[in-house]
Amino acid sequence: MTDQTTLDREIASEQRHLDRVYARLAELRRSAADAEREGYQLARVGNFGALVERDAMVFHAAQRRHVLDAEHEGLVFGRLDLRTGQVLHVGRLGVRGVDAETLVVDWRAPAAAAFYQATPAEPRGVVRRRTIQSASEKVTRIEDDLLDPEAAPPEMAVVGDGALLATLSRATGRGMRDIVATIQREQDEAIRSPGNGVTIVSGGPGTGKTAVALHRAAYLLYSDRARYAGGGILVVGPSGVFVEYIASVLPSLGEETATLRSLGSLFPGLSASRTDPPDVAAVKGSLRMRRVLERAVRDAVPDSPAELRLLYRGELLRLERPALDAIRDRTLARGARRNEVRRAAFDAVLAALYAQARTLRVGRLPEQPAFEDEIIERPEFREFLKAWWPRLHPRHVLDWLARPDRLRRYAGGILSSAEIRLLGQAYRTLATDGLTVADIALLDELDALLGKPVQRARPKRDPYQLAGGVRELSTYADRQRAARAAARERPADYRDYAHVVVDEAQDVSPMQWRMVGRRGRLASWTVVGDPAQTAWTGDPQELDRARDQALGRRKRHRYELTTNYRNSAEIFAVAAAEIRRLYPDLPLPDAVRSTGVLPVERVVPAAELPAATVEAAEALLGQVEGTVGVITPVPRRDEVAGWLGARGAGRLQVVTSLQAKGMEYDGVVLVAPSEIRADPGSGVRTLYVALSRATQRLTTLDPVG
Ligand SMILES: Nc1ncnc2c1ncn2[C@@H]1O[C@H](COP(=O)(O)OP(=O)(O)OP(=O)(O)O)[C@@H](O)[C@H]1O
Repeated sequence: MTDQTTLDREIASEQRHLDRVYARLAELRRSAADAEREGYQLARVGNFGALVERDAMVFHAAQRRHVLDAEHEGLVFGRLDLRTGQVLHVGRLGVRGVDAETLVVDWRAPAAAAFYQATPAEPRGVVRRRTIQSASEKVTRIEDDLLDPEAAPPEMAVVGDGALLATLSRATGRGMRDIVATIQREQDEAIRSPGNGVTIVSGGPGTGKTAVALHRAAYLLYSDRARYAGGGILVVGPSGVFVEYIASVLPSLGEETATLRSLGSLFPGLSASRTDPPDVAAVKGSLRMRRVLERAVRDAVPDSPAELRLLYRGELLRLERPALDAIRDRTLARGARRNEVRRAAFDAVLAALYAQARTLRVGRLPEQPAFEDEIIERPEFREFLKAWWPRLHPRHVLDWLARPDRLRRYAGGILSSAEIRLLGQAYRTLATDGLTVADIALLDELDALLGKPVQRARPKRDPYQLAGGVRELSTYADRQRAARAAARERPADYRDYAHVVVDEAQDVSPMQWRMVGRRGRLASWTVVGDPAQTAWTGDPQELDRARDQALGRRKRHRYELTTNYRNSAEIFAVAAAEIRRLYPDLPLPDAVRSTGVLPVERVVPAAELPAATVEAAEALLGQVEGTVGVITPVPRRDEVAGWLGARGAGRLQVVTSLQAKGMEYDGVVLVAPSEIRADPGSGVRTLYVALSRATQRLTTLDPVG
């Protein structure tokens, strides 16, 4: 126990430092405004020297503005007292004083690494580590860890009982929080993993994989901004609900340039949130679908003209279906992409017509080029071409799979007849129900197979190039601005990301790995996931193959996280018992926080399930401060949402067991867990995910009868 006087004294001492930091920020704010004004005046002088000087001034002004614009709240959150007697304050950004002395070290700087990595067993020169909480420029709380008692001077105070537990007990908000003040050592090692190659982070539920992935993105942007902000960082998550949940973490760390996408929204202009049942998802996600789609893109367009008939100088020129099919097959030989070879197909038709005209000895037949010019002008010929070889959007070809005869032709000998039946049933309602998440990867594949219509190439714009063509500016501030502009200006189907982060990687199907891989051919990668949570029921080896292909031969750096920070120990015990049914020996993380509150497991008559769900949700809304998630089997979501109506005023969310991936709530009502478990392929693993979403309270409601 720390006595109040010591605590007050220590808080007052930190407050003095905080006051200095914020006073310095206010000063910087004033001088930034002045410098910018002067900078622009210099620019009016217009000679080269003045421009260089302006460059320097605007650089400083913008750099300061960057500091000032970034998260003001909780700016300083840590302090290290080193063996050498030196004191370092760690914060969201680096701040220097008037004499260039360090007031705050950026959390991503090498000097700050000890804040996260020092332990009593390996103190790394740190005697005391202090975590500082503040609100509106006032220190509210401090928590110390004494790491090297022998080196501590007698007057050194140690207060609080650990920042981590204090943080973990806070209520969950709608969005995920950054964990910058309490990153743990094993997490920090993964965050600071080398920028090259592939960093693979695995660990059980709640071990901070998502948090690590996002802080790593912020770390990379800090360590090599030109590369990562310029090329871009893509963060891929499983669902729209999840992407919304994590969207605020990077901005809270002062980083706005990363692109966040769900697997259902990676294809430009389309978006899907509906999920397929696991057996259908296994077919749509299999690499064999590539071969099915290859056949589809070579097929004739439905209802395309059966023949071409043209009256030319009194003779009927005629190409019948077999001739047209032969031209199509020839044009599409050797991997030619349909939308890119339209011109070649048209030329082949014209050549065939000319050959026929010669055979028929058409009178006064001109040379071939003149003949072709004449035919091309004919409206009926143009109509024919449009109908026979239209420019195809991937969606057109996907729709062809909804025709049973076509599906059988494309998939015969590649998929089993049971799989073809499944796919046929799934696509029967494509027109009315719309796309599913798994379809998006198929559309991306079709896009690659069809190719883009040939267009005149436009030269790429260099984001650092000024309007006048001079590559003049290369300061930090300009690069920062240029990177933001580049992020805004990236085309919708941008693919040259410098880094790709894949979260919940265990649920990325082989076909989805191909889609994600296309966006990171030049990238380094961070891949985080937990195989025990996968909903994938297809061939596991195929999955490994597809992932390895997407990640290429880049060097792998592997990290394992072992502590569950989300669930209370009582809740995780229930989830752990579930996964043990399937994997009795699976190493599971330790849940560090015990609340003494046991999960409630209720069995209710089916007819009472709606009332019981409403009652349980209302009870949890009263018991926890933060969010409540109601997790349902996939087919029940809308029904359950109907029972709950508008309850919860923004604190309550109804999600399916698949949408619950990666999510976190203070309280969870899990509806009909046995129905989730009943899926023979991935039921237990999906239920394990659902059971491990709650931080404080869990109620399961199983209907009977
Ligand atoms: N070092 C930490 N300090 C404070 N909170 C932490 C820390 N590490 C993780 N957390 C919190 O624990 C919770 C779980 O983290 P996260 O969602 O990143 O885990 P995960 O491994 O991705 O989980 P899952 O696999 O179950 O989706 C989050 O609320 C996160 O903020």
